[in-house]
Amino acid sequence: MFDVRIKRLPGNEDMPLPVKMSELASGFDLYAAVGEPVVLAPGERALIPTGFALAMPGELEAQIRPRSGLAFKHGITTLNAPGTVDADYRGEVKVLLINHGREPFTIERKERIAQMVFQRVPQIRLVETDELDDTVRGVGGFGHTGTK
Ligand SMILES: O=c1ccn([C@H]2C[C@H](O)[C@@H](COP(=O)(O)OP(=O)(O)OP(=O)(O)O)O2)c(=O)[nH]1
Repeated sequence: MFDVRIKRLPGNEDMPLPVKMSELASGFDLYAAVGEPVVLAPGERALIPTGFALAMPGELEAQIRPRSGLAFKHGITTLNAPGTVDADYRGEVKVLLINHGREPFTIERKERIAQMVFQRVPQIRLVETDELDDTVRGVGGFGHTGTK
């Protein structure tokens, strides 16, 4: 179990915090902290504030993912899916939504617009070398397995 600190940003004291809709849900649903409703025309995108900032342990990241229901019913999804919130980011978490549907879609304050899934990120050091290990995969280039 990790503790992730969350801070409501000024003007968002009324906003619900991200919430797991069931005990074992992977993601915390995120609420739109828009001042006024935002209308997304078909094909349009908008950066939607959530009204909070995070401080998570260095081995974590948060991924901002679409909600399946919004995607299926309205064509609303996250353009940069999954969005990446780095462990050292202290700014407001935002959600980049795009309307792939055929109808305008209105985002109201406190509407659930996306979900946030925390993941462990292994610490990796890239080590440059002239030789890699022998392998039968990938020698044919991108997309090749080396087998038929
Ligand atoms: O859906 C998202 C994606 C990113 N971010 C914030 C947190 C993240 O740590 C920061 C930078 O995101 P990213 O690294 O994806 O963007 P970049 O365009 O590569 O920015 P940078 O120049 O900071 O690397 O923006 C969000 O709030 N929501």
